[in-house]
Amino acid sequence: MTFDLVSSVSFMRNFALKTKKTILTDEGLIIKNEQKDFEQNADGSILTICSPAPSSEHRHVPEFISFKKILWVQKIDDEVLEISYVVSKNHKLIPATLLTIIENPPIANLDALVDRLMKKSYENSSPAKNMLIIINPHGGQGKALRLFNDRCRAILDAAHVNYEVMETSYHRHAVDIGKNLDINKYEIITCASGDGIPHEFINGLYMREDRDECFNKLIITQLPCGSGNAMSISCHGSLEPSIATLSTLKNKVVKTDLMAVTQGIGSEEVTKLSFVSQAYGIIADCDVGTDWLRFIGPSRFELGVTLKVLFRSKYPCDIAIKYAAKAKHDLNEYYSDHVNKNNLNNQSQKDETITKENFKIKFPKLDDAVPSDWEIYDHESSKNLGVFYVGKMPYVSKDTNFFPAALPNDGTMDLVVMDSRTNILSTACALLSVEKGTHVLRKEVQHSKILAYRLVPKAAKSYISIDGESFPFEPFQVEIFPGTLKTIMNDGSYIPTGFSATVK
Ligand SMILES: Nc1ncnc2c1ncn2[C@@H]1O[C@H](COP(=O)(O)OP(=O)(O)OP(=O)(O)O)[C@@H](O)[C@H]1O
Repeated sequence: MTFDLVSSVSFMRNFALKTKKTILTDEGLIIKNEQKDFEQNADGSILTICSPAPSSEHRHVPEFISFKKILWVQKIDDEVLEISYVVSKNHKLIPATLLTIIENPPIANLDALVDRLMKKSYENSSPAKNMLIIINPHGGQGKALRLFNDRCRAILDAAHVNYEVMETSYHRHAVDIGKNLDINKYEIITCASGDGIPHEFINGLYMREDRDECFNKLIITQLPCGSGNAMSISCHGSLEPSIATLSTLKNKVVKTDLMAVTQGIGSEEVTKLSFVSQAYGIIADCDVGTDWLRFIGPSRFELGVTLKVLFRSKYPCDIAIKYAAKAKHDLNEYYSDHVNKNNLNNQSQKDETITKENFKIKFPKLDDAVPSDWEIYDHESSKNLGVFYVGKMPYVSKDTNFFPAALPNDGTMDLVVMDSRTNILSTACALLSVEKGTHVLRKEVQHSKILAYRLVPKAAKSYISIDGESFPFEPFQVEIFPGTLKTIMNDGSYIPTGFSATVK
């Protein structure tokens, strides 16, 4: 018997393109499973027996496709719709396509039905956006480009996103991209990188005269393709680029606070923006101070912290702080008040325009005395400082829920301080509980909400790390630029950190 490939493929194509009957519900489409068949991929190809055996999830149309997973709906003829959606495969999302006739259309007109299905699929955002993807090809130890091409591109294509890709070709290139970008061309800037590229891009925008318009217009988000991806873990709740891509398309835009970090005096004064954290002491030393140990991978950080704690490394400095809630019980009260208030205020916050006023430095310069309502940190403690870490996003890296009480736009930063004189066992217990975020509950850990601070390093030579980047080892002062960064967050807030459960 001869095997007729052409007629077999043609048979398969007809078989594959057979439409499925579906039933529309409030949550999505129930697929009527009359018989098992094959489906069409997002690129238009058909899965056939000639292809390598597809996985069972991919081969079969699911029983239900929720609106959350639908990327695009279009009319094929007077009866049939084509639905593009994502399916999960090995903890990743991949696009797939289905032809369908909806058995219970709420409206007879198919164009109106398409419109309604698209609105349901994009309840919190708008479809087919104009997007700039900035890829650091060196990010994630050189994996960023491949991750973007393999995990994100097909989803963006299936969702009809109009995107342009720009690869960074030198260190700090993203600063120049931000400085020179035609902001009218894009709605979303997506950094397929670590936290370094959004940090640079945001700072490029900040250097412009029209910074208020830039931050008003552009939404900035991250596809986790680097080694430090705090923005994606905290906002999309995932380190998987395909999941972050879906989140970028579907989730709510939230305005979050930026932190303004000033160094230098007089003509040397420079203010830069920070969106994740500032560190001095053990964390900075092990983050940017162990760059030479990069070859041993992410464990360089853990190794560094262990050694510094064992040797009771201390990082003297002078600190002055303007507190919003200093003690743990004040912070808990502040947190629950704010979470309740924020639920009511989300809509009004969304509509507020970012103006030049939002970017105004409010506090005295570094060579001026600190205001009288700032508190000078106890000298004995600041002489023996171990960890000084200030953050705006809860997860600073995978499994590191360092700032579990961080809130996107409460106008404060979260401060965590540890004293090098704390006994080693307590320090080790505190650091071991960072994954769950319960370190902040321990009595030997200071955890406060702050509005501004000044830190003058007194150590002979060490590091200052801002968003994971090394900054000049000199005094710095930080305050908040409230609600200045538009980004995308799951359910309109940071992912749950477990902190609310600890607040009585
Ligand atoms: N083409 C390039 N050549 C050299 N450096 C680059 C290039 N593109 C970007 N960079 C730099 O790479 C650094 C890290 O970027 P990013 O955060 O995206 O990656 P990452 O994998 O998280 O890196 P890291 O582990 O170094 O923090 C930034 O300082 C950026 O300026």
